[in-house]
Amino acid sequence: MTPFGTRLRAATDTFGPLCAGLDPHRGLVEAWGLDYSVAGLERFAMTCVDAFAGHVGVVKPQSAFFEVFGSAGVAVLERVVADLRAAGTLVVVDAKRGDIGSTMQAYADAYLADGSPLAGDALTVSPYLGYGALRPALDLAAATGRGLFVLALTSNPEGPAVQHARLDESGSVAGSVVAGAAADNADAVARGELGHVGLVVGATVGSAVQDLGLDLAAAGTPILAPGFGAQGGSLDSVRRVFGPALPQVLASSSRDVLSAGPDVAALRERAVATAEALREAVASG
Ligand SMILES: O=C(O)c1cc(=O)[nH]c(=O)n1[C@@H]1O[C@H](COP(=O)(O)O)[C@@H](O)[C@H]1O
Repeated sequence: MTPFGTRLRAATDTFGPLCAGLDPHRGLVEAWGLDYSVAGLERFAMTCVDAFAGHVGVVKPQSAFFEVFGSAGVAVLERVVADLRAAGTLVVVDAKRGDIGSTMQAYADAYLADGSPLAGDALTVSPYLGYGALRPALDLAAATGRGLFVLALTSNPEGPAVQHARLDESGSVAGSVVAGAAADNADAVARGELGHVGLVVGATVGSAVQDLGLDLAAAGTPILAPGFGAQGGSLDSVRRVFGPALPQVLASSSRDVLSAGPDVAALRERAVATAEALREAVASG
C-alpha cells in the first residue's frame, strides 16, 4: 500500500484538512431520536458512513463508544471501518493504545495488520509507557502503509502536568515524543513527504508548541489536532497554535459536526463546509 503520509496528503488536498470524528455519545444518539442500544449505535454509525464516505478525506471513529456495547458494538466498528475504506475514505481508529512491547505487538496486529477486521489506515497510540514501547506498532505501520498518531500535547487540561514536564535542561516529555516521531519519519522527510508517524497536538494548547520549543514543521509529522469545535478550538487558534506547521495539520471535530445530524445531507454539508473553512485557514496561514 502507498505510505500513509502520501495517502493522507492526497486526501487532504482533495477534501480539505478535516478529520470528521465519529463519536456516538449517548447524548448525541438520543438527540438523533435513536435508542441508546446496539441498534441505535448501528443506525447512528451507518448514517455517518453515508454522510462522510467519499465526501470527507478522513474519519476517526472513537473505539470507546463502540466498546460500550461489547462484541456487538465492536462488530459495528468493524463495519464502519470496512465501509469507509471501501469508499476510499481514510480511517483513523481512535483507540489510544499503548502497552509494554510484547503486548504492543498484539495491539499492532489487531489494528495495523493487513486483513485484521479492526485495521483502518491509522491508529492513535499513547507513548506514555515510553516512545520505544511503541516499536512493534511503528514498524508494522511502516510495513503495511499505515500510520500512527502518537499523543504529544493532548487537548485536555490534565495533559500539561505530564507532557510539559522537563526531562533535562534541553527538553520536555512532549519534546522527546516529537524527537522520536521525527527520527521515524526521517526517510520520508528527506523525500519531501509526510511521514507515517503523526502526532496528536490539541487545537486548544495555546502557546505550548512555541513555549516548549517544538519544531513540528521539521519533524515532518502529520498532526491530528482535536479540540476544534466543541472543546473551544477555532480557526484562529488552529492558526496560532501551529504556525509554520499548519500545512501538516488535520483538524479533528466530532460533536460540532455530528450535531448537524441525523439528516444525511445536513451532516455532510456541515462536514464539507468545516473542511473548506479549514482549507482556507491553512492557505491564509
Ligand atoms: O486522539 C484524539 O483524537 C484526542 C486527543 C486529544 O488530545 N483530545 C481529544 O479530544 N481527542 C479525541 O478527539 C475527539 C474530540 O471530540 P470533540 O471534542 O467532540 O470534537 C474525541 O474522540 C477525543 O477522544
